Amino acid sequence: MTSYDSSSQTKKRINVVGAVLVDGDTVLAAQRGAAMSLSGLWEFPGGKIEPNETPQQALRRELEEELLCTAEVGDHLETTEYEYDFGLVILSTYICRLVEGTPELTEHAEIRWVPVSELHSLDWAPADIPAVDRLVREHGQ
Ligand SMILES: Nc1nc2c([nH]c(=O)n2[C@H]2C[C@H](O)[C@@H](COP(=O)(O)OP(=O)(O)OP(=O)(O)O)O2)c(=O)[nH]1
Repeated sequence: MTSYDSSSQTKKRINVVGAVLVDGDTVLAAQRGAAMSLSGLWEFPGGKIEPNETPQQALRRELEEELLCTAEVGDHLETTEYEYDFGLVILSTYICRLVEGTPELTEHAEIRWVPVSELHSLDWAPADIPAVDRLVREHGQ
């Protein structure tokens, strides 16, 4: 019988999209709630891509569900992979802008507009760090 170890080759692959919602020089950060995995860590709102969805469709759906608002999805920022104990998260982030509504708290512990230059003050989910680093490097002056 073949046995499998827990290396990234055998881990569940989880395709996730995150919205870098921009308003002026601030970005919306969301803190994961107590009932969520990675509880207490900060992330970009979004979630898992469902079968037959494009990343853009998944992002618009997640923002409607999670923040009760409508956004337009713009440029791709980063795609990063991070191996958590529950699986390999492949996170793609996109620059987004609100077109209707104001983000409302539903399932997160907190949402906050944060100046790009202060993004490093939050405790981000590990998969998000490359995107955060890039935002601060390119837009945090
Ligand atoms: N939405 C989102 N998820 C992220 C980010 N960074 C990161 O590691 N993740 C992880 C957390 C989750 O394991 C997964 C996204 O799933 P999800 O947003 O649908 O979370 P969920 O509450 O349904 O997940 P779960 O607690 O049921 O495992 O990707 C991020 O910036 N945004």
